[in-house]
Amino acid sequence: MSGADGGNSGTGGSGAPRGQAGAGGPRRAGQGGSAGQGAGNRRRNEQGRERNRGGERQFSQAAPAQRTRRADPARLVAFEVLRAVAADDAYANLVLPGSIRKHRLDRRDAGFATELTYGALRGQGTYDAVLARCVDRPLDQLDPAVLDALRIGVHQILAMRVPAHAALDQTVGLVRAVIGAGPSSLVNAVLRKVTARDLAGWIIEITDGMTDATAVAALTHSHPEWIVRALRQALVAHGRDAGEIDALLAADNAAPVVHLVALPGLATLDEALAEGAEPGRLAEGSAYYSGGDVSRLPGVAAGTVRVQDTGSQLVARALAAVELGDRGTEGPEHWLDLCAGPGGKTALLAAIGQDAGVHLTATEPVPHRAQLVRQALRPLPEDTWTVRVGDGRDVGRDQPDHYDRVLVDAPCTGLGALRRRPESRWRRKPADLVSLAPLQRELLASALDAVAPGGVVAYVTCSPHHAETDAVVDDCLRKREGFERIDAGAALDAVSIGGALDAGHGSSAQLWPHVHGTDAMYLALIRKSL
Ligand SMILES: C[S@@+](CC[C@H](N)C(=O)[O-])C[C@H]1O[C@@H](n2cnc3c(N)ncnc32)[C@H](O)[C@@H]1O
Repeated sequence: MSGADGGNSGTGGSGAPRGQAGAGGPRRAGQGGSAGQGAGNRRRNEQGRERNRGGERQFSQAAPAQRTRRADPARLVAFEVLRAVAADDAYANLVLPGSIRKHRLDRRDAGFATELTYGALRGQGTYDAVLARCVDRPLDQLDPAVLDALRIGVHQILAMRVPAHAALDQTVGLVRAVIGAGPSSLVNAVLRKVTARDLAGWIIEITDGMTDATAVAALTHSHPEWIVRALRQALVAHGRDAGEIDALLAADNAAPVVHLVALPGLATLDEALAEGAEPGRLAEGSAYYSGGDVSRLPGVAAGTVRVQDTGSQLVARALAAVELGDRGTEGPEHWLDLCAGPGGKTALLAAIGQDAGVHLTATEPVPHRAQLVRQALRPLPEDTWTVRVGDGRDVGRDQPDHYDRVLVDAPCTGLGALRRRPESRWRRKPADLVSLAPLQRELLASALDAVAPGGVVAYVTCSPHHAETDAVVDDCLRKREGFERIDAGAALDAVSIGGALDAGHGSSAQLWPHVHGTDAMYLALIRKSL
């Protein structure tokens, strides 16, 4: 687990004498637990973390049935989201904002709920191994709701600066309020066992005697073993050292900073910077923001300042800037975004191209995602773009040799963006690579047909996996003549601040979370010469 999730300080307590938390008999609802409600809330810092006030670890001496009966709203939000993810296949980042609104969390509690939710989801692999040592039966025999509550408790105890007694009392209170008194005793007993070690101690315990490095890395950094193996192979395939795997896995567990982009010609970042954003270090017109609710920033509501990973910004800028071959015409360029939804790169491309009179066409087969693309393009003049609901695989046949620059941001496993999609690592399966492979090849083939002579296709994935990156490009080009690969590493350097990303390998380029602080975006650039 990454230190960015906050290390457990290993101590806890409010500074009050041992046993005081439970003194005075049962608390009434609303009277407040020893932390987390009332005074506990006020101890949360700007990131929503509860501060440990030092002193020795203390637990309430009251029986669970006598303790907090109300669920702390921030923990309730985390629990609701984990339940929706597990029971309804929901996406945490889509459910969380609504749950925060429903429970009217203030900024600090929203930060706490976000860290708790994402941390418990990311850390699930490690936490379940810890829980397996503390529960007297296989975890799959537990009520799934109880297991989710336990994960929430473990994340607070092992990876947040929540005093152990507060984590325990509040998690037991949550279980009592939303599941029942019976399970709350079990949760109390299990979480007490968890407090016996800190995270480092537990990792030594759960990996003790293991000799397989992949299995150890998987448990230590909470990833499925097949993903550890795939990412290690991807590092090597893209010219890096396999020994970087621990740093890469740790980067997946760090709470990612929000990256912003100001659409060129439509906004600047001045006001965001005045609100505490920091200038981006890699891409022009970018910034990093860790001040909470991004929708409060000027420009975000208007859609002229957008949340977008720097890696996505760089690949879009590289396609827009790369030199074309002989087009045989001087007129304005036509650009195509073949897989556009929800429209992040579409908006940036359209904004970059507007001064030069570029017309951008965006294709997306899923109607509600096409609608998101239209929304993303709304700040731009309507005569500069067209959104089509349709299958990108048809465009090459319908409009051969037509577009000057084509982006294929292909549907992929997203193995390069695990830090932003906390549940995704547990959902993805190796079979996804197999099922996506034909679509990726057909979309790139369509783009190669649709690009005009002299024009350039960018093939992009938010995955570094060889099967959906170089293997796709190599397969498609093997069957064709009249195309050349352009040095994608140099093209990224040309649009980056400092110009020394060191992302190139062969003619393709690969960005990495642990090296560049971006999602692991892959870029290949292919020019049509005939
Ligand atoms: C990786 S996402 C694109 C992200 C987008 N470029 C952005 O920056 O916001 C891939 C998109 O491809 C779409 N897609 C899936 N099948 C497609 C097809 N046959 N033709 C075109 N797009 C497709 C998906 O619906 C999804 O919206």
